[in-house]
Amino acid sequence: MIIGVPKEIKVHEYRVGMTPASVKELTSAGHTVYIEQSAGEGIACSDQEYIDAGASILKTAEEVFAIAEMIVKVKEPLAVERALLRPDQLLFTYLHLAPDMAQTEDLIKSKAVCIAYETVTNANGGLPLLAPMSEVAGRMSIQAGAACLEKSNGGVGLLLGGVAGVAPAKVVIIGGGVVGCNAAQMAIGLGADTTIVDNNIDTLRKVNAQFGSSIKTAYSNKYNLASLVLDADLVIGGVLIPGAAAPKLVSAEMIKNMRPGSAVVDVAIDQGGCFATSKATAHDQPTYIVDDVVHYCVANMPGAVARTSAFALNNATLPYILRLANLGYKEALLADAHFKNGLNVIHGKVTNASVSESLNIPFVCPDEALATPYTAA
Ligand SMILES: NC(=O)C1=CN([C@@H]2O[C@H](COP(=O)(O)OP(=O)(O)OC[C@H]3O[C@@H](n4cnc5c(N)ncnc54)[C@H](O)[C@@H]3O)[C@@H](O)[C@H]2O)C=CC1
Ligand SMILES: CC(=O)C(=O)O
Ligand SMILES: [Mg+2]
Repeated sequence: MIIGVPKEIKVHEYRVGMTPASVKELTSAGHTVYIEQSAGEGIACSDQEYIDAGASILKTAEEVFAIAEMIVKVKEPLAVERALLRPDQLLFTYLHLAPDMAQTEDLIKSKAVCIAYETVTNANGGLPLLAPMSEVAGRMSIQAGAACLEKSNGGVGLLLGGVAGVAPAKVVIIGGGVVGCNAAQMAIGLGADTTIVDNNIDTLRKVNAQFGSSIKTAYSNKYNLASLVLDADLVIGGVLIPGAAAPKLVSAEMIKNMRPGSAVVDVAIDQGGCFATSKATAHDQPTYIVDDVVHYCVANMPGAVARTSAFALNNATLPYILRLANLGYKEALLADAHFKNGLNVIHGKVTNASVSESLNIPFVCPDEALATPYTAA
């Protein structure tokens, strides 16, 4: 198969879809890989390293999209990239379609085959291609939140861990999954007073077993959320209903009633965010203030630690990229129901039930869509 990796163009997005090590695996298996010039610059991998791994370098994204049968990326394609997609071309990347009508409409129009990392599942009920970036973003959320609490950034002027004789800050983490547990690990490590809130009791049991007496847990309901958020210095939003828009668990009223100078970090912003006052920001201007509460809502947090993130992402995505390249998308997806859950849009049809419901677009069963041979209209 011919595989193309364009340079990411989202603001301050430095990750890249494939590392030289991944390229080497694909070229060793007989595939052809084209990399856009300097695509690996942001993770300190030179064009020469890609060439040594067997790739060829192309000057522009247009050339990469034109030649490749499969495009491997990190972030959702922006409008200029969507315009380059061809019917039946395979796109493998994060998409986060539920809160994004414009992107979904363009992908439908493109008639491309669009597989989203974040909706691929595994037998343990996990999201294997989201997990590595959730680990990174969860850990970063505490660094970001700590900075938001600093005076010069609009915060009240609190050190998360306090010092002898001064109480630590109160951190409330909504969602006890991968983001939540990684955030908790950092918050506890810094000495913060840390609580995880989740609506799954088994998840709360696991959190309890993992962190013992260094964490408090609470069941997620309106009553508990209202009292915990009001008393928090820093709230991390890390909830997920796979594929769907994030539930707005914290209302504008609750934000208004928080103490001035407190902070919220909405990691779930890529699915639309779980605070009513959230709007997506980028790394060049990551925060804004609503009712004296500092908001950090960067939708591609791992992009800031691009080298760690690109390597972690490739560790997870490479086996799937290889299967798509070796078998073609039809056989690869039909052979694995969990991989098939990644299929969001194919030949103009939406095949993810949550995306279809969130955007009110008709749903087509993936098996039916895959069984229909593609013919150019
Ligand atoms: N902004 C960024 O750069 C990044 C954002 N993310 C996003 O972070 C979010 C969380 O991802 P993961 O931790 O991997 O998901 P996960 O599936 O591991 O955890 C989500 C947790 O939310 C809980 N949850 C669902 N509804 C809830 C409710 N009403 N109240 C409390 N808890 C609830 C679930 O029970 C689950 O434990 C996702 O939207 C993901 O896309 C992930 C990586 C990077
Ligand atoms: C998960 C995601 O959206 C990211 O890593 O940017
Ligand atoms: Mg207030």
